[in-house]
Amino acid sequence: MSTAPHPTSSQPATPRDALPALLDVNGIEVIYHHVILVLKGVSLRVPEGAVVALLGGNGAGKTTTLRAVSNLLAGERGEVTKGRIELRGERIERLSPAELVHRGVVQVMEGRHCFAHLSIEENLLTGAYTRTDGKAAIARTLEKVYAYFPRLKTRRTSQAAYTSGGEQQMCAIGRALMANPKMVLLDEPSMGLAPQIVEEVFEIVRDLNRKEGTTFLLAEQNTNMALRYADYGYILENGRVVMDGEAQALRDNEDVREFYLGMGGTDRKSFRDVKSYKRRKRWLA
Ligand SMILES: Nc1ncnc2c1ncn2[C@@H]1O[C@H](COP(=O)(O)OP(=O)(O)OP(=O)(O)O)[C@@H](O)[C@H]1O
Repeated sequence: MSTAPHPTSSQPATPRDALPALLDVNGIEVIYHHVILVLKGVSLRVPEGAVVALLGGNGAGKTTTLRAVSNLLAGERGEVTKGRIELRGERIERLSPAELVHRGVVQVMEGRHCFAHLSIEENLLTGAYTRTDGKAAIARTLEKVYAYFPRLKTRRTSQAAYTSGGEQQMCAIGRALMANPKMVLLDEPSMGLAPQIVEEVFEIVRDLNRKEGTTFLLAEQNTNMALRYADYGYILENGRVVMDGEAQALRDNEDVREFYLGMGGTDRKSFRDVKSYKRRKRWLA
């Protein structure tokens, strides 16, 4: 976890473009199995210390974008065929996932992926395996993780398989934090969780961001929740960014309200209908 100072809400806001980019994704194209074109020129920018949401429905390309950043595409027979991805100005497309962890980028994959037969604490400790700063430093991080996730401390000796979905999601995030990341790529943290637990998880993300300065890029279908906690959002449709903006502006946007927040537009129930398609075309124009 970074200890970099982080602006508080009492300080005047710095314009987003003036903040240094931690991550810059520029016009990437991703193809699976040499033929399936999934990302068609995605660009996004994550300033240091921000919480940025990647939004969109099923199959929009959110997970693929995160995989491209953390270099986990090869295992899926996917590759970045165009564009560039930079971390603090350094090209990272050819780095291995382990090298990215060393540079402070860790992904929490969709579906949590805890080691079912290990205890919560053993799961957390696996997240520290790349660290070389010694047992005492790792123990301090573990205590910090427990301070953010008191539920995990209570369940530290429980086998992960017998913990709740919410606890497993917390365990997956806690395990990522054990690597002392600068940036966490969080894939669909709300998936399959009760609303109250989703809220609890997002509150912890906000706390980590504010107190530790950890940067988050989170892929989420739960637009309402994500836009309550993110600073900025990108909406993906069919492998393209169709809209981006400050979270508040997106929450107030008529199209986002209608198609992603389920408010208003009574005659148009889905972004798949004809009128929305025209509107999408306008976004893409
Ligand atoms: N390993 C793969 N091989 C081939 N196609 C894939 C692979 N992974 C994803 N895709 C395809 O890429 C597209 C984008 O998928 P992706 O998982 O990135 O979307 P998503 O926005 O994260 O959706 P979801 O919220 O459903 O996970 C989909 O059409 C999907 O079928």
